[in-house]
Amino acid sequence: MTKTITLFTVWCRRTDELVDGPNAIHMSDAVLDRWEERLHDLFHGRPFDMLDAALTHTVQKFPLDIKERKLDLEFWCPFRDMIEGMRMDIKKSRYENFQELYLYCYYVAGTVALMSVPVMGIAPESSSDAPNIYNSALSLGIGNQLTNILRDVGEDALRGRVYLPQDELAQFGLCDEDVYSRRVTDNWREFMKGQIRRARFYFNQAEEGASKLDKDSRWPVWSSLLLYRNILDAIEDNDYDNLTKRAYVGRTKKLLMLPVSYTRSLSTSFAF
Ligand SMILES: CC(C)=CCC/C(C)=C/CC/C(C)=C/CC/C(C)=C/COP(=O)(O)OP(=O)(O)O
Repeated sequence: MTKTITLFTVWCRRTDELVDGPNAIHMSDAVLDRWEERLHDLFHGRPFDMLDAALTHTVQKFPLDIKERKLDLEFWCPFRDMIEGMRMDIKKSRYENFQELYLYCYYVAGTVALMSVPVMGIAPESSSDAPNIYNSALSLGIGNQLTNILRDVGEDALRGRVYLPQDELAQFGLCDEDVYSRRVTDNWREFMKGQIRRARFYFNQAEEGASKLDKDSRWPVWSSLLLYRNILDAIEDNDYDNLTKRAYVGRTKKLLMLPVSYTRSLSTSFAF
């Protein structure tokens, strides 16, 4: 499983490579069209390179729902949706409200969660709970991405990007200029408290599902859940200064968290 997840992650990380890597290609619709074409080919057993071949192997080896997943009566393909997220990132640098931001988070992180569940596996005694487990996974992806956004507000602003709901900023008398000015005011702190509360809500929703995965998958998932949740604590510890400081979880804290996540991973949850 570790090997598959690694290859998988490498395939997904290609997005970072395209934009930021040493051989960065200017991200354009044409590049993404080609990527989508390759996805179609590899799904049909015609991979273009080694990484694509690894993914062809993965989608053939794991249950069909790794390619397509039924959510809210619609079929979604997380791989194609991830590419859609990259398209969104080209076109958009502002999000009017949380609904728009949620969709972005689904595209770039929720998709990874949906792809991961069939690889990680669901515990046999929880198989009838699959839809709820997928929803929990989605929540973990959303919680992770929201946390990432909150941690990186200052960095993103330097690149002209504000991944925060504009209407909620306005409710606290804030706008883009306040983000660019990098001044942490009381209004900013109050605004941030609400954003952190929301991210924690998604982590809480993820907990049930994490305990219903296959036994071997629970520890890594619990570890990532607790680690990312700790980033939110670190933002609070920085007195909500995510404009000039990067919230960071130290190595000791990370190590101390491992036995905690191990203990959490031992408990099985039987009800949603
Ligand atoms: C809870 C259940 C039932 C299953 C688990 C399902 C999983 C594995 C969910 C996690 C999905 C995931 C890994 C989403 C992406 C998270 C994310 C925001 C990664 C950050 O990527 P970068 O932006 O490269 O981060 P850094 O800047 O920290 O490197």
